[in-house]
Amino acid sequence: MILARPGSHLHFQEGNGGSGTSRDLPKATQSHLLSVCLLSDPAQPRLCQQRGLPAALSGEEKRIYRVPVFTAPFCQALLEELEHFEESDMPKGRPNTMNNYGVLLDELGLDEPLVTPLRERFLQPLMALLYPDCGGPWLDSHRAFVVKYAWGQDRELGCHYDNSELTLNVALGKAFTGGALYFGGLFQVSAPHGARMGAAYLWVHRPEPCHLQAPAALMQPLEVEHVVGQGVLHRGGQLHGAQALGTGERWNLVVWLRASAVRNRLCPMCCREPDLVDDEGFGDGFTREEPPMVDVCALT
Ligand SMILES: O=C(O)CCC(=O)C(=O)O
Ligand SMILES: [Fe+2]
Repeated sequence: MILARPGSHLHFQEGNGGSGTSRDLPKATQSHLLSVCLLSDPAQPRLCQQRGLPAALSGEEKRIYRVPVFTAPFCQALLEELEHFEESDMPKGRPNTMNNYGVLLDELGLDEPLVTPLRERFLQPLMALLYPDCGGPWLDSHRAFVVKYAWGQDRELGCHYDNSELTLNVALGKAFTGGALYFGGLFQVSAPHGARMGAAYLWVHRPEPCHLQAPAALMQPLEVEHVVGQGVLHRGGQLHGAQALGTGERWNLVVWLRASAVRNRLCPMCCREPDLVDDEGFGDGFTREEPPMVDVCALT
């Protein structure tokens, strides 16, 4: 699936469980590839659940899942690449308004070769099955970044919701203690127009992810430990944060997955129909929807 070549070019390589490339992968990853193939088949959802992938981390209401994503050698190679980039004098932006340390995958040049195929070939079928009501079937862009926690840098992350319809968070390493993720309830009240597809979110006007002061929805948080190479899937509106790092360094790849079909109607950050300005790349995941074409000839 994903291979790191010496020389540190990282890319996504499609595998189908029967191709030559999959011979090099550890067994667990091969069976995972097969499972993902099954998950992408809408006729087979029950079979997939019987096979136990991905593992639900919570009861039905939180809908948080764990899923294997990268092999340990790939995580190691990616970490090395991230550190080279960090040490370089290349221009660097912050991953988001909450994290001060980390890397934007776009700036590293890994958005197109790694994250887009990961979204299109791996996450899309899985998310369509797990979150059909939250944009899962319509994911069409992302913002991907690595967050880094270390002593003297960021150590924890306050409770927030993401600027995403759905989120993948993969632990890359290194060795560390603490830093577990915690999840509360869904950030939701009624949407202003009641026209939103999927979950509705709290009515606030904030352009970026919002830190919250100990909301009641966090009374009984679900704690999720990191497992290197494994990803946690959750809805963007699921309140969450990261506990303080104890020792070591923690690096996680976070992919905010976006579905323009959902957010064009109701921005998940401000709960309004968004006012759009043109941007480069994926921007914030919105698209301009052209009015439907009318065939004038057909009217005459
Ligand atoms: O620290 C983490 O792994 C969580 C990061 C996160 O929730 C985010 O960046 O949206
Ligand atoms: Fe987050």
